[in-house]
Amino acid sequence: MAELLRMEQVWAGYGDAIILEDVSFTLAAGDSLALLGRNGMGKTTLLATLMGATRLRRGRIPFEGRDIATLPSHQRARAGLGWVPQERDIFRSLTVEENLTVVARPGEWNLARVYEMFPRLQERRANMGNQLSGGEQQMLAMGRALMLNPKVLLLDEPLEGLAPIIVQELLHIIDRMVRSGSMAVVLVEQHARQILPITRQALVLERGRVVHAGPSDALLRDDAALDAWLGAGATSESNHETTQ
Ligand SMILES: Nc1ncnc2c1ncn2[C@@H]1O[C@H](COP(=O)(O)OP(=O)(O)OP(=O)(O)O)[C@@H](O)[C@H]1O
Repeated sequence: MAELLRMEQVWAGYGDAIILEDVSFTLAAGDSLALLGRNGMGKTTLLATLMGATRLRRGRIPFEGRDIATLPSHQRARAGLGWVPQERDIFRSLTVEENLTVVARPGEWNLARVYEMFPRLQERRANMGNQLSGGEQQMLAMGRALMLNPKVLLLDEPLEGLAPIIVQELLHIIDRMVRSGSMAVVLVEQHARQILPITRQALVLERGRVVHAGPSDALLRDDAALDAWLGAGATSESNHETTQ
């Protein structure tokens, strides 16, 4: 597979604090990566560093052969990095459809395809952002990112706080997105067992360092490794809080 994005010996953090230490990984076009680790281990910081929202101390981030490590966030977005942050930042005073169309960029993902992927959004097309359930907000945040037609989609804990039935629906959708091969996906999650089956490779962070990198299917079968690095959360199937 052709390389699309790489982190090369990256050290980064906030202010004087260094959170990521010597992090490297490679992502091919259409590839999928599960980014795993317990609370506070640096997963969000890694996504933020890809987007240019942290202080980079050392390292390179080649994207399609060009080092983007010093580019401002908006230029990285324009170059093809799409970020769906944990806070699901949707426009609450716009309708679902306006939320989607306001960010649209040309490409294979358009309104029809997003609605086909998320039938619930089509049903709610005239609802305002602030009238959506948590699961629908997450779908809208993902739909918006798709409308940007990114080359890499960064999803930060998209399953967090959602009812088990919505988690299953979203996992199915993410699986379809990954299989479509139209973009590479980096998926941050604490509940490893739910996303290892739908990703190709996995990276485990512990205190800002990579402690494991390898194929997702092998890690899924390795209970001892999952226990050691991810603890109880990794082995339970449905310990998401339900706020629906
Ligand atoms: N804006 C910030 N300023 C300073 N420190 C931060 C900031 N954001 C995160 N940190 C610190 O960086 C470390 C890693 O946090 P990060 O959010 O990347 O972890 P995480 O693995 O994504 O955890 P979670 O699953 O809780 O989101 C933590 O010690 C956290 O306190």
